[in-house]
Amino acid sequence: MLLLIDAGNTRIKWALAEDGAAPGVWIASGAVAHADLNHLPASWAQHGVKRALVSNVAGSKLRDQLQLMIPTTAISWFASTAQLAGMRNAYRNPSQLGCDRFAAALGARALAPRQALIVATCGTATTIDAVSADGVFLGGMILPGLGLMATSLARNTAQLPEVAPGATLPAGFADNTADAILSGCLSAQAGAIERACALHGATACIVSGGAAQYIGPVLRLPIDHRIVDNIVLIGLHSTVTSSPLQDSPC
Ligand SMILES: Nc1ncnc2c1ncn2[C@@H]1O[C@H](COP(=O)(O)OP(=O)(O)O)[C@@H](O)[C@H]1O
Ligand SMILES: CC(C)(COP(=O)(O)O)[C@@H](O)C(=O)NCCC(=O)O
Ligand SMILES: [K+]
Repeated sequence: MLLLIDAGNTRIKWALAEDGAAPGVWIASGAVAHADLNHLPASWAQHGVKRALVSNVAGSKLRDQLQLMIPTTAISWFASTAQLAGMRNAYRNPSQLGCDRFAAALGARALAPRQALIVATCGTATTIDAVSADGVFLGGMILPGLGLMATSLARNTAQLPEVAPGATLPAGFADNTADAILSGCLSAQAGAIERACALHGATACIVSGGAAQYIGPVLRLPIDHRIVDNIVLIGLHSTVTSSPLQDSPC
């Protein structure tokens, strides 16, 4: 059994895959906030985990905690490299690219091969990256995620409240504070994705991450666009099915 982990700055997402399973075909999966990390070992016990592949962008302390919890010593820490699984990484310093972004790009390409792709991962930060039809990771954008945008307004102003991301956005211009904040933050997120798609001449766009459920429905795009759960885990899984596991620090 293979354990896949996407450790982000807000939550740890994981999935368990049987040997030889196609990318995204999992027998179990879940997500926990950092504060609930201790719940993870119980989810993984009794599954006979033989190896683990981990993307971690949340720092060395979390890496050390995960290392102690993962029920195998065969752990591969995924890293961004100049070339992997048919994708070339055009980041100036390939290892500087967040390994979750590289994994998400690989996942998007596995789901939509030979497309000019935009992959947006809407988590703590929102990352919006471009992959060419011939498999070059071109680079992208990093902006505060939806939750961070809303929280920063509430924390740094006297009169603005914290708004719940799940609230329904009314059509047209907002006539009250909560809707105006929601409209502004969602428009910033969706606008950046739409702008990236136009800049790249994208033929497909994949939106993932904890806030995708709010941002995805707001997008106005003339191309194939879809919300995909756990694109980082799909990308990690795709590297195992197409090439041997890499073992290098993230
Ligand atoms: N149940 C949830 N718990 C935490 N964040 C959530 C949840 N549902 C949606 N979100 C939104 O998703 C974001 C976290 O998404 P996630 O993809 O897990 O981020 P990361 O990869 O940075 O850990 C939060 O900032 C918040 O806006
Ligand atoms: C941009 C990120 C913070 C996103 O992290 P997340 O929101 O998924 O927790 C992460 O990919 C990262 O730390 N990247 C390193 C810098 C870069 O990609 O250029
Ligand atoms: K992200």
